[in-house]
Amino acid sequence: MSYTINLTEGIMTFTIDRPHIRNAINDEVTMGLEELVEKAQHPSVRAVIITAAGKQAFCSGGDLSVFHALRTEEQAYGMLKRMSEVLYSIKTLPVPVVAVVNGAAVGGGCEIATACDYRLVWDHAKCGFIQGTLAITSGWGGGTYLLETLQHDKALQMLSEAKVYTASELKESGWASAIIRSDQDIIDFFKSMKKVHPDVHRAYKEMAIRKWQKTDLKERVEQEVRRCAILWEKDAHHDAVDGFLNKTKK
Ligand SMILES: CC[C@H](C(=O)O)C(=O)SCCNC(=O)CCNC(=O)[C@H](O)C(C)(C)COP(=O)(O)OP(=O)(O)OC[C@H]1O[C@@H](n2cnc3c(N)ncnc32)[C@H](O)[C@@H]1OP(=O)(O)O
Repeated sequence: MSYTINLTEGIMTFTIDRPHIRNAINDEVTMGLEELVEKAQHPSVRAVIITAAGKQAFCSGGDLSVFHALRTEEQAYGMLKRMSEVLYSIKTLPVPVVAVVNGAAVGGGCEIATACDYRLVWDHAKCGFIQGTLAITSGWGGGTYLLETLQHDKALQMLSEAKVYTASELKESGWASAIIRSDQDIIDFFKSMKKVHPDVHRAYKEMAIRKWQKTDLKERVEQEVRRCAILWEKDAHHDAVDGFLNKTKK
């Protein structure tokens, strides 16, 4: 399996398990995230963690060896729409969602982490919205969520520069909730969370979800998906993906 889902002491952990391909997202992982959304509705779940196997990557975005077969706007829209719906469901889970960024989070990987409420970033991890290097925008909702999360100029810079940032830069910009230097740092984060009754955390998530519903977050994500699909069809995108795939074959 390309992922695991575990529940321990009320905390449900989803782990992407494709380290050989830097935990890139394929159809199986997408189905796993859909399964996570369903299982996380159980009342015994007080928080969700999304992380990945290994130390090299949290997630390198869409699996280009698979998704490069998507050539047209319509074909791209289908994949982008499905993942955008998964990430919106993750973002609006009724409990806190924590990305434990165990390594590089780039492209769609950065979008997944940005859909979470908190981002605990290991000090060696580098993250960035590198979609621009492939002549597309974010397309799973991550750009919309970043503009919700960061100060406007920081968000626009992170999206349009299409580069990777160090953990300390990510903490400075406000994207990283905390920098992780040991497993104890993660334990301490959840120890602090557990000092407050789960119902309080649920109540505050309800407040955030109400705000997102009132500000048409879902519709803003849909516009992002459609815009990305338009760019996906263009030669500039396909040429950039071919360049990446040929580079790694050398
Ligand atoms: C809307 C979201 C959008 C989408 O696709 O839907 C995107 O996510 S666009 C962005 C797509 N992702 C990328 O462009 C990232 C590509 N990967 C990298 O930049 C690097 O692999 C990195 C920084 C994640 C890790 O670098 P490192 O040097 O540690 O590893 P390698 O580059 O040598 O990669 C090892 C191995 O994995 C393959 N690989 C890595 N990422 C992907 C990917 N996203 N899709 C397919 N394959 C990937 C890479 O080709 C290497 O394969 P190998 O056969 O071992 O040469």
